[in-house]
Amino acid sequence: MIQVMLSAGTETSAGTMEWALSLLLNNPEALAKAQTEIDIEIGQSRLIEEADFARLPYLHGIINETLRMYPADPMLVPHESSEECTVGGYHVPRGTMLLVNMWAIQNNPRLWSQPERFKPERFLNVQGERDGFMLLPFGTGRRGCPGEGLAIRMVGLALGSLVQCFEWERIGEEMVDMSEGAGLTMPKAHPLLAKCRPRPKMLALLSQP
Ligand code: HEM
Repeated sequence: MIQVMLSAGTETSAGTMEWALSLLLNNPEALAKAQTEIDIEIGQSRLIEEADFARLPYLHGIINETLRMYPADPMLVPHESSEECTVGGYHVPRGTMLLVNMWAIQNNPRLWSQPERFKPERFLNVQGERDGFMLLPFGTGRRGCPGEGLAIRMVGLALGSLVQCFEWERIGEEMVDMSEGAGLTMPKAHPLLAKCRPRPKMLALLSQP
């Protein structure tokens, strides 16, 4: 059980953070907006906490948009129909292996405007992540990801703290390479390299013993 949770939960969550930071480095205006939101809602006297998430819709939008563009499990997990059924007009015999291409749904231009563009704002007015089943990076139903709540909190806290405490820059003029490598969890082809330094306004908090 512990082994399953570790193997299903580590690469997926770490990969999502790496894609999110890569997207922010290529979209510095989004990084600035996230920092401003955190500065206004939390300030500099303490680190971001789980209870703050409800007041950080832009940070949540960044995480949703990252999971939309770079889902850590793009084809979900293979499912098998336990009974004969009809889905969307298609007859599915019992015992059929079903694969869901979630990446294709989440990047379909008929469902999303400019799906190739990183726009965390697109989630600001959405009523719930499951709106229309267009965004399902954790799958859904009985065999959906049991770690969803933990993953959103972990990624939110880690990414939020990195954004709150540090200035981030690309290592050169070139954009961060967003190519995908081989692997089940959609890893980056080239690990992210970035420059960071503590934000001057956070030095007092970061220097505390
Ligand atoms: C960003 C992070 C994560 C993503 C994107 C993700 C995504 C997914 C997806 C798409 C599935 C298959 C759902 C389906 O086929 O309907 C899944 C299954 C699963 N996930 Fe996650 N996951 C993440 C983090 C975690 C974490 C942190 C844990 C546990 C600590 C975890 C544990 C599991 C387990 C045990 C399953 C298999 C469930 C089953 O077969 O019934 N995942 N995950």
